[in-house]
Amino acid sequence: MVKICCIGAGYVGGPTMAIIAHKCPSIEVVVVDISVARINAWNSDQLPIYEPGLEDVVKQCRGRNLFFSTDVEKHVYEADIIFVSVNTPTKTRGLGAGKAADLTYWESAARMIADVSKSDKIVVEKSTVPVKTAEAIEKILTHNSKGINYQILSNPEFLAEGTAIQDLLNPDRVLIGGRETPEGCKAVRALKDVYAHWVPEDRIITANLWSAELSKLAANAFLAQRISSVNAISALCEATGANVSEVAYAVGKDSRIGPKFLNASVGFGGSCFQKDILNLVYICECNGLPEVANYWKQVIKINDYQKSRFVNRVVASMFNTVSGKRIAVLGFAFKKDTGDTRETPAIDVCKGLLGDKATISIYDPQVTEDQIQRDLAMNKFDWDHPIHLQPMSPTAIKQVSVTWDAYEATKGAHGVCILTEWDEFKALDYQRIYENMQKPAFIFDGRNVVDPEKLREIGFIVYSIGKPLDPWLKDMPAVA
Ligand SMILES: NC(=O)C1=CN([C@@H]2O[C@H](COP(=O)(O)OP(=O)(O)OC[C@H]3O[C@@H](n4cnc5c(N)ncnc54)[C@H](O)[C@@H]3O)[C@@H](O)[C@H]2O)C=CC1
Ligand SMILES: O=C(O)[C@H]1O[C@H](OP(=O)(O)OP(=O)(O)OC[C@H]2O[C@@H](n3ccc(=O)[nH]c3=O)[C@H](O)[C@@H]2O)[C@H](O)[C@@H](O)[C@@H]1O
Repeated sequence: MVKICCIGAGYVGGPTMAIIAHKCPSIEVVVVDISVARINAWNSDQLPIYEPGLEDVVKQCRGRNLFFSTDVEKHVYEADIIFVSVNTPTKTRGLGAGKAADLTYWESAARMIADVSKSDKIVVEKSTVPVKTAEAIEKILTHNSKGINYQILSNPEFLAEGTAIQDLLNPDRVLIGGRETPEGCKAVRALKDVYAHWVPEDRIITANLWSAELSKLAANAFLAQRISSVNAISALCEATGANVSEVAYAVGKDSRIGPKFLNASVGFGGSCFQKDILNLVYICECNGLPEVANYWKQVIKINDYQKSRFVNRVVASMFNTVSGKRIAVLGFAFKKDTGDTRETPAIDVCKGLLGDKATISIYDPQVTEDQIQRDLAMNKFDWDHPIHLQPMSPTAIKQVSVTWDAYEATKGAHGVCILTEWDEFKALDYQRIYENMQKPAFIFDGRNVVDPEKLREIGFIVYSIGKPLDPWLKDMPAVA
């Protein structure tokens, strides 16, 4: 029986290994982690991450050929194939701080593999890493290899949160990079055989190690660039009376451009787009390519601009101050169908409003009060370290309250900000919300989920990203 061990039981390691176990009954899969709480949760009825469809798959396989354990060394020792899916956060100190990837967790995993292994291993980079990481890992593993043969493969993950199970079951492609040696090719074939249990052969593509590593960073940069492009156009739409949804539809009808990923928003969030672009920028700078670095930096600058533009709209519309005003925030996760808040635009928007002394009441169907308080108190980039190593803030921000009900959150509010596109926000009783709010009642839709005309009929003053402006807002220009 082939044995797989995955180091890192997070958003990638957990779902990816669950699907491998589900599709490959002949393979034993063990997911290990240094976080005891995380492993306990994987072994309980309350999984540590919310992902549609995940619970069913885990329940089918757990205890059969899928296991979760904190005994990292034992399972690494026994495995034939080791996936490494640990955090690769942005460095906050020292050389490359604010841009370069922090490979501390990767390096410690590699050193542990080297220490405990007694048989040949295929080590798979599942985390997103800088180009050439495989070379560094190879050096760590082979420095004192005691005759053990290690093959390093790059097998980046392209799943998106909220749709992870579908993405894993039916991927656009699986990418495997390896050394172009006989041993390298053999290792690539072994990993191909795993995916071939359910992925059509023509969707499993192979490449050299550096192409595979770079393709992941490039794919995320291209995706984020589309959002910054449409968000940049959204600002121009507001200035000219064009409607960004109509523009995106017309642009996306060109088959060379395509319709996906053109939704204007308050800004992209999530654990990877910003981190991976910063990483790409750093690699370009290190390779003497400042023009290329500046090109990609602009994707992040537009994203920051979009978030501050939104805050400025809120404040400017409400007579240039939100001091002492109550603002309801609907949605805190970085996108719908996930409880993940890493790098969510809601953090920047809330911090901006708090900076102007607002009182905020928040509702998100999947995010707890504890998580929101941690997020608002945390320093930039700290969110991307293992949970038990993140600094805890001793005090909660008292101007922020969190409820489990959208009507409760909006009661008595002067304005409502929609920051995540949860489907349930489309079906809320806005008449009821209006009646319980202060007047004039404002809605700022950062995800274009509500119909502005219908809400205006109720009496709301409505701002929707990239849509023709409410007459009220036209007279109150917001400077970004
Ligand atoms: N979240 C996503 O949708 C995607 C993430 N990625 C990449 O995958 C990697 C992991 O991301 P996530 O799963 O989101 O992170 P995560 O934070 O959810 O999971 C990482 C896990 O690794 C554990 N860990 C860290 N060091 C360890 C060690 N030395 N030994 C054992 N366990 C260790 C942590 O405790 C944590 O549970 C990152 O490089 C990320 O860029 C790639 C594609 C999608
Ligand atoms: O490397 C990663 O971590 C992953 O990053 C993204 O996945 P994810 O961040 O989970 O979610 P996305 O659906 O890409 O959304 C990212 C952000 O962009 C925003 N977005 C997305 C699409 C769009 O049209 N407009 C828009 O503002 C979302 O609301 C969200 O805040 C990529 O889509 C995955 O392919 C990749 O594997």
